[in-house]
Amino acid sequence: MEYCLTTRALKKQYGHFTALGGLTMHVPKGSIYGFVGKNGAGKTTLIRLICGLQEPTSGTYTLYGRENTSRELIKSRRRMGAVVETPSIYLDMTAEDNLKEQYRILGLPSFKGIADLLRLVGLEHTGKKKARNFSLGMRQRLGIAVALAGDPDFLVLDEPVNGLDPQGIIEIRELILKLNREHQITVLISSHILDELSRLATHYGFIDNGQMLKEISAEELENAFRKCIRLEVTDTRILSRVLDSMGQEYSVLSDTEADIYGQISITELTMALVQENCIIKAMHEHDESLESYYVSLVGGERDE
Ligand SMILES: Nc1ncnc2c1ncn2[C@@H]1O[C@H](COP(=O)(O)OP(=O)(O)OP(=O)(O)O)[C@@H](O)[C@H]1O
Repeated sequence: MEYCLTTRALKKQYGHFTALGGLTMHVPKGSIYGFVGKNGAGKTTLIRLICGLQEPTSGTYTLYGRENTSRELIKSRRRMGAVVETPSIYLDMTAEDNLKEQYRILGLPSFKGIADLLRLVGLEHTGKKKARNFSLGMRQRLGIAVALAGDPDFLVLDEPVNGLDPQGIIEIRELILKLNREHQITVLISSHILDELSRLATHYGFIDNGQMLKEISAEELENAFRKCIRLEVTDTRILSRVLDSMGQEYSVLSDTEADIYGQISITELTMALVQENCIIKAMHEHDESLESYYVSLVGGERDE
């Protein structure tokens, strides 16, 4: 697999405090990588390091094939845009003027592309309105537009939907999906809003106390936590026999409990079990989600 970012044993100390304790991560090209962790886990620290806002204490990272110690790293950084903490926008300027300013900062030869960028983030009708009078969602989208100036193919967003209302969240979600699917931009999103991430992410990295606990693709997560029917019966040995004869996939949890995967005719199963003197005592759909996976990794307490 090709990666646009990898980190190896990346460490960041603030005095005696270890914010990142040797983090290793892999962001595949083309992915939407959900970087998950509770407050203080070290997400923003990692983002600050890869954006070059701070230097690691030790360890390395590689951006588009160039290690952080390379003199040419700047070339890889040009392929990257980021919104770290709050969007870097001028509140006393219009959306268009903010983008013009960013184009100047990047030394881009013309303002060509600004109208397209404004349209892409849904701010083409904001005219003379200053960013100061934008909603939080509009400011966030303008921040993303500023990060997209220079046409990056890797976008880093630190908690992009924090504080947004439901409409604002949907707009950012649709924008991220569009950037990824139609413009082939790899997106790294840090967040602790798991429900929202699960609608976007193709890959996850779970961080806690400055350590990567697990990296997993959305597909692997889905397979690990498939929907199933959990049955409680009088005897799972009989249930196993019946399910085997039906060619059904299942896993036995105890003498009385089992999970059944895939489509199943409940009537057929019930009738077969009755014939074998096995009674169904309870049955319910069991759905493991990103949230339960996270809790199983990190432990009970969440810090919202
Ligand atoms: N400049 C700094 N000096 C000292 N400690 C810091 C500094 N920056 C961050 N920290 C500490 O490092 C830890 C990780 O912070 P970081 O901002 O990376 O967390 P986070 O996962 O992004 O959390 P949040 O969701 O709250 O932003 C925190 O305990 C924080 O207090």
